[in-house]
Parts: sequence; structure tokens; C-alpha cells
Amino acid sequence: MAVFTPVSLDDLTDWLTQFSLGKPLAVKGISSGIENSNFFLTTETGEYVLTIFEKLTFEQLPFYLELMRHLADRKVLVPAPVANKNGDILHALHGKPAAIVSKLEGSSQLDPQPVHCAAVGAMLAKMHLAGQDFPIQQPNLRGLDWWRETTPVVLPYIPEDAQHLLRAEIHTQEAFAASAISHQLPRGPVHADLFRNNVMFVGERLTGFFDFYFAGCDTWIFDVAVTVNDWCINLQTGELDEARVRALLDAYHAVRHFTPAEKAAWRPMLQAGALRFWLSRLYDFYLPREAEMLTPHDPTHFERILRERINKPVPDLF
Ligand SMILES: Nc1ncnc2c1ncn2[C@@H]1O[C@H](COP(=O)(O)OP(=O)(O)O)[C@@H](O)[C@H]1O
Ligand SMILES: N[C@@H](CCOP(=O)(O)O)C(=O)O
Repeated sequence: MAVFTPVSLDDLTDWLTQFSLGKPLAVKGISSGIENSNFFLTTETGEYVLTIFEKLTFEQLPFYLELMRHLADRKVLVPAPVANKNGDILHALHGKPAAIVSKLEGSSQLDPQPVHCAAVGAMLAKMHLAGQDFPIQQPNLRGLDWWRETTPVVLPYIPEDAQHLLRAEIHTQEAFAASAISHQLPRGPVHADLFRNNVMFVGERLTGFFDFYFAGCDTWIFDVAVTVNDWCINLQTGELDEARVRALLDAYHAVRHFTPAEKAAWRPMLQAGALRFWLSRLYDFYLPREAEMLTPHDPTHFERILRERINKPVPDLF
């Protein structure tokens, strides 16, 4: 169960008059979210997704919603926020921040083939380019500073060999962040959580990226690494699947050429992508939020991926 704030048709009758969406016809809670309360909303004008934000604040949300609007305006396939009659895209419902966005067609492709990975790579490159002139700055809130803060919190809970790995990787990432290569990496708004469950497909046709609520400004290559670490692996072992990696990277490169600095950064970024999700999963596993209702994701999955990226060859970026 993951509707934390219930919403009924009655609640929406007055509230929806601020939009030009007609009358509400149906509202149905979506059970699969873990961060927010999400609803499929049908009105006289079509189908939408209504989100009530449970943790993000009115101050934090403009970055995410304006980014989606910016990308949608530039034909990147993402949910478009729906503005009310005053042009506002951030609203309040039951005292919490809320937004309505367009509903993407299709469903997640949880067993991706090279053709799906290619579609994701091409759209990701298009998204990075389209975000270049986005005017709002917000750092990736799950970046190096957060890794540094979180490491000492989770260290006491994990076995000694994992402690060694975690300390060594933080050291590697700090050294990399201080390097000349790191400063040459192209950056801008990134999705930062582009897993299979955050992309919709109808068959082989990609219909959109969603769940932008971990987005922030970071290096584009970090975003590519996070994506490859989920889309292009053997889920049991964490090993990279060469055919899917090639399909995703080549399709990305065809839209935006990777740079020599990105090529040099590729392995450390794959490690960084694994570290980021190992840490968040460790945190959620050992320090679950009060009244947490969901089974936390398995942290050892990303520990395995991190060891793989450190110890095994990785395919060249281009
Ligand atoms: N714009 C959208 N179009 C279609 N379905 C969506 C959209 N946004 C969310 N969903 C559906 O809602 C589910 C939960 O959304 P998600 O953003 O992942 O929630 P959370 O951030 O709470 O984890 C998704 O798995 C998807 O099925
Ligand atoms: N992708 C992350 C968890 C973030 O959850 P999401 O449902 O909001 O994408 C992970 O797998 O650890």
C-alpha cells in the first residue's frame, strides 16, 4: 500500500475548477510508488497522473516540475505538468504540495533487449542536450556530499569486507572528483534514477521517462552510468551485458558524441553509479523511515555491481 494521502472524487470536484480539465470522472490510487501518493485521474479532457508529494517541499519542487515542463516543451518524452488557469504547475491539496502531469502510455519493460536499451540511450542524450539551457540550478542531492555523510551512518551495520569496500570507494570517488578529468566532464540537469521502472514502452516504442524526483545538476556521464547499471546487466550477477551496453551507448553517442574526458571517466562513473544506490539501499535497509510500509530494496545487489565494475573489464564508451 503506497497511497499515503487518500483523495476522493469529492475532494477533487472544487479543486479541479482551477484547471481547464473539465469535471473529474475517476480517481484511482497507484500502489507501486514508494515516495509519494500517486493517482490515475480521468477527467472530461483525458487521463492524467495526480501526485501528492509526501517529502519534497514547496521550495524544492519547482526545480523538478519546471525541468519536466522545459523538457516536454523541447519534445523530450516526459510527463508534461498541467498548468492551472494562472499558469501555475505546483499546487496544494490536503495541505501538501501536489501536481498533475500527463499520463504516459504503456508499461515498464523489465526484461529489456538491445532495441529497448538503444531507445533509452537516444532519448537520454536528447534529454541531456535539451536540458542545457534550463535556468534553475539544483545539485544532485544524492551526490558526493551525501555519500560522505551517509557512509559513517551505515558502516556500523555492515560486515568488515563491505566496510573496507565502502571506505575504499569513497576514497576513490573523492580522488576522482578532485581530478582534472572530473572538471572537464560536461554537466547539466540529469535524471539520476533512470531505472527500468521509470521508463514506459509500448512494445519497442519508448513513450517516456518519468519519476524525476531525484534529478539534479551533475555530470551527464554519471546519468549514463546509473542507467547502464540497471538496463544492461545480468540481474543475478551484476555483470554487464555487452550487447545491451553497446546498444545503449552507441545510440546515445549517435545523438551526442561522448568526449575523451567522459571516456576516461567511464569506469569510475560506473563505480559511482553503483556506490550511490548501494548507499541509499543500505540506509533504507538499516534505518527505515518510521511507519515504512514497504520491503526495502536489496543493498547487496549494488555491492555486487560495485565489485564487478572495479574488478572486471568494462566496455569502452565509444
Ligand atoms: N506520468 C505517468 N504516466 C503513467 N504512469 C505513471 C506516471 N507517473 C507515475 N506513473 C505510475 O505510477 C507508479 C509510481 O510512480 P513513481 O513516480 O515511481 O512513484 P514514487 O516516486 O512514489 O516511487 C509508476 O510505476 C507508474 O506505473
Ligand atoms: N531506483 C532506486 C530506488 C528509487 O525508487 P523509485 O521507485 O523512486 O525509482 C533503487 O532501485 O534503489
